[in-house]
Amino acid sequence: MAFRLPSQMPRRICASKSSSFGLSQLSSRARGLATVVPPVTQDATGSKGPTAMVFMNMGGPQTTDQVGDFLSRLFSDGDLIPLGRLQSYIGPLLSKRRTPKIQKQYSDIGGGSPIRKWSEYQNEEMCKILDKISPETAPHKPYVAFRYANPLTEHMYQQLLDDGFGKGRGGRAVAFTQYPQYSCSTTGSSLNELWKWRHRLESKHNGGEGAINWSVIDRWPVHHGLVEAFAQHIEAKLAEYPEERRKDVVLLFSAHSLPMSVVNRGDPYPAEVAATVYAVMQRLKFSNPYRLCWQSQVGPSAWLGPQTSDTVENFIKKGQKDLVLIPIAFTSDHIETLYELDLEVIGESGHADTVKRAESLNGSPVFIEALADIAKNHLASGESCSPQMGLRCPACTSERCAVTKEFFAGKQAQSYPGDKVLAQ
Ligand SMILES: C=CC1=C(C)c2cc3[nH]c(cc4nc(cc5[nH]c(cc1n2)c(C)c5CCC(=O)O)C(CCC(=O)O)=C4C)c(C)c3C=C
Ligand code: FES
Ligand SMILES: [Fe+2]
Repeated sequence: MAFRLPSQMPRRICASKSSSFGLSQLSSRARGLATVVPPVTQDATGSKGPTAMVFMNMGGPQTTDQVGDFLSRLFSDGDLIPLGRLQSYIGPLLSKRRTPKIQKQYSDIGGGSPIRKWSEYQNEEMCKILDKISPETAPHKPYVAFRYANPLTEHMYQQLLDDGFGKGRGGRAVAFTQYPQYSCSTTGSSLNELWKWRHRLESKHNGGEGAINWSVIDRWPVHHGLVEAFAQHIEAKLAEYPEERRKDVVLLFSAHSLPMSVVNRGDPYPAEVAATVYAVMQRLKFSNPYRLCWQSQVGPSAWLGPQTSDTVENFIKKGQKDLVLIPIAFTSDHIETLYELDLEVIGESGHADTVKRAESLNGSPVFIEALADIAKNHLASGESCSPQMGLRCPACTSERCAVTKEFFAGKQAQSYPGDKVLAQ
């Protein structure tokens, strides 16, 4: 398939076009583009809202009873774990085998993942700030769309339609990824899922067009507010060490790893994670020595290293026992922080008094202000997504990625591939 360079793509949302033309006056190509144009009708206060702010993330089981369903959806996701045509057979087998182990881990961290609680809180608080700093797009309504747990993407989409965002000329919705760094296995998968449900619930019944005007915040790895929030949590943790040892504490940034097959496909995530780390270190004026390591690898294939657990072990063997772990690719707590880092890596290090972890961003007001700033800038920019969104990984062969990226990068898929591609 011919690929158009991002610079050639009509990424910019052009409000004046849709205000001076009726939709029927636009060419079919431009009608496609109109799916990412925000509605321009203003109320008496000058607001173009309401605007739906949709937080996308993977989600997690809220109780141990939900672990089976969570893993079953996760292992069925060909964007995360590609098993080809055997996906629907092998996926459930793998998830079933893994369920008891993971149930035990969730049980050990209090019975479930706190990701839903934090996502709903962060979004509600962000929307309150946005109503003040972006009155022209108010009111902002918070929605959460998880990939593998409730509220699932399809439930969120149905809720948007029930709330009237699909009526008439449609309302504006922003898909805001809660992964600061873009990976095709995380944000890419969530966007593919969003595109699928848009097709099934909206555009399939409407000649390929949906009324909801979507735009995407697809990555924000070096936003100054994100960097500031991380830096403050690191400084708070460093302050717990005696002053004479503080500057020699090693900062260990830890991110979820990727299989090497995904890295070699050209996934943007490793570079974006490294960018966040460097920006945080710049903000800290390189006060301490640091390394980036990678955690949570699953299965026997090769994954990006060094592994966080090995790194801690090796530093301790070398006599470096003052270590601060910083989860740099998650914005709230879940088993990777509460179980793997706290209970396994730190708990089993034999030095739980000197190996510590920086708090996750969770309810940090600085972080929530950052989310609002990112959203405000996006809403004001007229961009439907970042310039990076249109570019597929050099070794990508997924038709799902092709149609999703074409749609969200501002050029709606000309011919709808329909359920064949969606079922891939
Ligand atoms: C930036 C975050 C994440 C990336 C990148 C990522 C890639 C990735 N993950 C798997 C497989 C699994 N991940 C699992 C849990 C899990 N993963 C992330 C984040 C990223 N994953 C989080 C936050 C969680 C925990 C959710 C929670 O507790 O709320 C699991 C399930 C747990 C387990 O069985 O160990 C699997 C499996 C792959 C294969 C992958 C890259 C391709
Ligand atoms: S895997 Fe990266 S664009 Fe398809
Ligand atoms: Fe994962």
